[in-house]
Formats: sequence, C-alpha cells, structure tokens
Amino acid sequence: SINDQLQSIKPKFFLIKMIKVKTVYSSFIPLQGPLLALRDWVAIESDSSNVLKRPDLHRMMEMAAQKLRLMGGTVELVDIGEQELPDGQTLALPKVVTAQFGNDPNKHTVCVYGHVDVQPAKLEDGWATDPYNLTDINGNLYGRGASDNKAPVLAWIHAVEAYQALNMELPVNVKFVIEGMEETGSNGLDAMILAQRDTFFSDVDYIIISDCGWLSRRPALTYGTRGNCYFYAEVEGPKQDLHSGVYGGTVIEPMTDLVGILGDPSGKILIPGIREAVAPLSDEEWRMYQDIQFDIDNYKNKIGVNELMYSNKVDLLAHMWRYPTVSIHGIEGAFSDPGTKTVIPAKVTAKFSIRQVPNMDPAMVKKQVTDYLHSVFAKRKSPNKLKVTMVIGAKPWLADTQHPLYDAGKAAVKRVFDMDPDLIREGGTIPIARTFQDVTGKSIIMMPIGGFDDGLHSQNEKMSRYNYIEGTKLFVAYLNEVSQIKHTSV
Ligand SMILES: CC(C)C[C@H](N)C(=O)NCC(=O)O
Repeated sequence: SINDQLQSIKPKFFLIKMIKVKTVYSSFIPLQGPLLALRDWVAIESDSSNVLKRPDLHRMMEMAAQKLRLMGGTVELVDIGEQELPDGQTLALPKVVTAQFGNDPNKHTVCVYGHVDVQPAKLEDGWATDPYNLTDINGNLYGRGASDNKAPVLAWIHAVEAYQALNMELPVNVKFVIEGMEETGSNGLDAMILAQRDTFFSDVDYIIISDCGWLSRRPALTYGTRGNCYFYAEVEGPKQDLHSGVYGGTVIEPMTDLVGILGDPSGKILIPGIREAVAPLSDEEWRMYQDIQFDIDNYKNKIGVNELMYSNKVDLLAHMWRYPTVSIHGIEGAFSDPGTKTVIPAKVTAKFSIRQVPNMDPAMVKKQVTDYLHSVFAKRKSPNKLKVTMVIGAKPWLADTQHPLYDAGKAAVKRVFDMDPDLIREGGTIPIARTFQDVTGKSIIMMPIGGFDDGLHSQNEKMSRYNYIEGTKLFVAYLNEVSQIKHTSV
C-alpha cells in the first residue's frame, strides 16, 4: 500500500539525512552516547601482552559481548583454548566474541572483524593524560586503544544501532568477530576460523576490517598490509648478574655479544635471501603512489624528526608498505631503570621484528634469521649460549582493488566526505587478514577511520571526535553500498 511505501521511504530519507548532517565537533560538548561507550571501553586496561592484565582482557570481551547482546544480536563467546607462556605455564586466551544481526538469505552477509585488546601504556611513558581515562582535548579523545581499535569497533556497532534507531532493516546481514589477542599475533584465532569455516563463516560474503588509519586528512581505503615475524634472541652467560668493576675485563659479556650480532649501522636488513624474495614494484604501482596525498614535512613534524631514510614520496611510501624492514624493540634483562647500576647482566634477550611483504614467507624468514644470527655468533667464538625463537609469524595481505567491495567503498566515502579516497597500503600487520582470505576464500576490504596522527602504540594515542562520528556515518553508508553489489561477486 501507499502507506507501506511511505514507511520504507521515510527511514531511508532519515538515513541519508543522518549521513549528511553536519556534526559540530567541540570539546565543549559533553561526552555522550558513542563517546561514553568509548570512555567505558578505554577505561579497561585490556593489554594482551601482559599476563597480569588477563582478567581485564576477559572483562573487556564480556563487555563487548554484552553490548551486542543488548542490541538483540545472536552472540557467542567462543572459547579458543590456552596460550603457552615462555616459562611453560599456560594461560586461558580471551574468548572471541561472535555476533550476528539478520539472517536473510536474500541479502549479502558481511563480517566485521576488529579487536579490543591494546598495547601497554603507562603515564610514566610520557603520556600527557592518564591512558585509561578518555580525555578530550580540542576535539581529540586521548586514551590507549582509542584508535587501535576500540573506536573503530564501536563505530561499526553504532552503525548497526543507527539502522535500529531509525527502525530500518539492515540492508545486509552483519556478523562480528571481535578478538582480544590481535596485538600479540591473534593467538588461537586461526584455529577458530578454520573450525567455524563451515558454520559461522559459511554464509559470509565479504569481510571488512577497520584496524588501520588514513595517510593524510583524505579518507583512504587500504588494500595491503605487511606481515610480521617477531623474534627473541637470547644470549646467556654467567649464572648470575655480576659487578662490572669486579668481573669486567675477565668475562665475555652476553650484552656485548648480543649488540655485536644485532648491530649494523645502516639499519637495513643484511640477512641473505630476504630482499631477494620481495615482489618487484610494478610501474602501475609506482604511478599509483605518485597520486597519493602524502605531505613529507607534515609526516616529519608529526614524528619530530628532521630527516628520513628517503627524501621523495614514492620511495618513502614503498619502504613503508611494500619492502621489508627490521626494528629492534628492546632488550629484556638489561638494566633500564633510572640511575647508574654497574652490572653485567647474565642473560639478555633482544626483541626484534621483521615486517615482511609478498612474496616472503614466515617459515623461510624464521630459517634465514636463525641461520644468519647463529653464523654471525659463531664467528665471535663466544662461550655464551645463543637461542633464537620466532614468537609471531604473521603473513602479509594484499587485495584486488578492482573488486566491487572497493567500488562500494569509494561510493560511501564520496557520499559522506564528498571526495575520493586514497587507495593505500599499510605498513603494520593485521595477523588474521591473510587467514580470513585463505580459509574462507572471501574478499576483504580494509576501511580505516583512524587519523594519520593518532599515535598508535605510542604515547598520547587518540581518536578525534570527527573521525569517530564521521567514520560511523561512513560505515552506515557502506552497508548500504555493499547491499547493491551484484550477487555474483565473491
Ligand atoms: C596499523 C596496524 C595495522 C594496526 C594493528 N592493530 C596493529 O597494531 N597490529 C600489530 C602490528 O604490530 O602491526
């Protein structure tokens, strides 16, 4: 009837109005709705790398599940077993939250993946505000996990809530997979995806991930991530720490060995075989990089340096996204407190990682790194013992930007931001992306809403009110665009 038709037009009109409505972003507007939800989520120190914080992480997963339950979703907390710690003890992994809204066989089904664990953060690290107390300064919401990845996960939840609030049917069925171990390699999630391939994932058509950021103020769609191989290199010498005055000069120090095998002034990867495996940069990719908006001075200012490894845009983007890099993160066992302790540490463990790209393979990288370090160590003829372990082996991921998912993404960005997105890659790693692709055979899009200067993993991480709310509008619009994709596209 006419009435039914009017009913179906009215909410759609509201939806378009909601997307187009100009929101005022000011710190003077008190936190409400989505901002309060983000405050509550940031308040939980869900640090997946710290075993002492595991109870908080369990609480975080329960809180995410409860939010989805209250919205009427079909929610499960999936037990993914235990994690083995380096000392041989075991610890329960945080359960994975799965949820489903709608199961209409005539609609597409999208699966939104995100995580609610965070990297460590302490006020003493140099934060200007308490990392677990969401603080608004000039429209930026500061807090650990605000951008990586709590606000983006919440923005997807709010997108579903927006349809519900308007009494509108979701244009697609929406599933969620929310995990709590992303920052430490997504332990247990690969097995869970494999186990549920023919159940939870059987009707999923497309996978959407919003766990990354824009490159500039221009919105972006991401089509590649680097992988990550994370290593521990342990050098063990005397049976206990020693006084450097009493024993220095007689003992072959583990720290000297460690620095000796890791150190190279170029900061480049010397390990044979690694660079040779890298897929060459094609002319087309090179051309694409030239069109991307990237302000080198802005980038330098953001991180507070005067000079970078390369001085032109294409080289910088290529080395950020599609060449491997090595970073040394820290040395466990070394003296690092303030003061002047004169100690020879008995055992030191370097932590470093290699971001890898197509066509590198983690198993091969593990062998190459282990063989190389042992060969360099052998030349030192040291009596100390070296042990090399790879603790994370996450593969890189690359998508086809010609897929209709990306056309739908461009249309949604245009609708909300009135501009075309940059098509970018990401230097960081989303360990599970490749598993989703390989196990389910479905296409993935990464649709970031984080700002280019959000400070992920660093001090003063933030998410702006603007990106959070406009990002939610983007997701609302995107669900609508995805529903228009022809049913034949996988
Ligand atoms: C920018 C990254 C893809 C964000 C992601 N959450 C992350 O930090 N992954 C782990 C990593 O070390 O890259």
